[in-house]
Amino acid sequence: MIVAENLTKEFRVAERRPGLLGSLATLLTREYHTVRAVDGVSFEIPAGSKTAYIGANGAGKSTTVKMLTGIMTPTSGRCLVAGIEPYRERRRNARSIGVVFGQRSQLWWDLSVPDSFRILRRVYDIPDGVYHRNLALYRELLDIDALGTTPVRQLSLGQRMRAEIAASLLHDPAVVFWDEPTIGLDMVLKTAVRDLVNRAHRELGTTVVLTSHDIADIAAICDSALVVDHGRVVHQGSIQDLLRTAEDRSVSFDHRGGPAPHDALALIERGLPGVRAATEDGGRVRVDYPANLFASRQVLAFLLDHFDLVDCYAPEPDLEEVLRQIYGRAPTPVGGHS
Ligand SMILES: Nc1ncnc2c1ncn2[C@@H]1O[C@H](COP(=O)(O)OP(=O)(O)OP(=O)(O)O)[C@@H](O)[C@H]1O
Repeated sequence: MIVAENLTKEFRVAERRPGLLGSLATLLTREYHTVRAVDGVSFEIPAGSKTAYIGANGAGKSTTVKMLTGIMTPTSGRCLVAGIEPYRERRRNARSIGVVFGQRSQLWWDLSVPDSFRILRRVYDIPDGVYHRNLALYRELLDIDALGTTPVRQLSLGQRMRAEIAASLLHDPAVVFWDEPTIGLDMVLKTAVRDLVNRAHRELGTTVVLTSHDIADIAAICDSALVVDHGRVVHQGSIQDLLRTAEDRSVSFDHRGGPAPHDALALIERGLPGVRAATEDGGRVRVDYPANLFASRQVLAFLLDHFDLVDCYAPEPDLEEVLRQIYGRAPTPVGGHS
């Protein structure tokens, strides 16, 4: 279980003045302002869940993950990962977590990947069986042998990310924090990485906290979501609950006979003021309606009353669109902001 209680992180940032004279003045008279990157967030992530930690650029995700992994100390509030306060017991916490930060490396830059793995094996005291089982898996899914003995600093981004992902799982951690883990990976490797973490979750009960702007990663891996905006939690629940917050719904239908296409659209828009109706290929009609104006059953009842329906399709709301709507709204925090 991961718990955050009123977790806050502030940074003191030096004011910078523009231009050369401004730079000199900055050096002489330092003035500071405070950036509140994480603004009193509270949440609970159950053990064994796969949670997407989502938010717009600058929302405070990486800063939160840095506190959860012990890299940063909160300004106030606290967090616990499996009962440990990470920044107080960094070493103990490190044994039970695996970390991927897209922008930072946990590998040794001058060493090859196999050498880095040998060191990690010692650091984490990984039993032989676990080490060899995991290496076999990385050979199969990540083609890890292809990285050869090249020093990490000379690997391409995608090659390095394969090694970072493998390294984060090598010691069978109870929790993995993955921040943008599929940056630089091609589609085949993205799929392999998703399979790998899903397998760890299925077979070992690994808790997954994924920070990603890649909607496909989120959809393929996560069952729940924690959405932050301006440093605050604005949604916590299942991915399905998140999709239910979509402002718009749509339904498409094929019908027999009835009014001409133009009249059909006018009939719908007149009967259900506020919906938009349009024809699609093959005479199919698409109806888009705001969820706050109409319940789905009202729209379907109207369509059943007025058309001889042959078939009907109601696509799931689009996660990307739902997130766009949340990011565009004024923050309405949930989760105990004080
Ligand atoms: N070391 C730092 N010093 C000053 N400000 C910082 C520091 N680290 C982060 N910030 C600021 O804190 C805010 C949150 O940053 P953070 O990196 O946590 O966001 P994020 O949600 O991970 O963003 P992204 O999706 O772009 O990675 C931003 O306004 C950022 O500029």
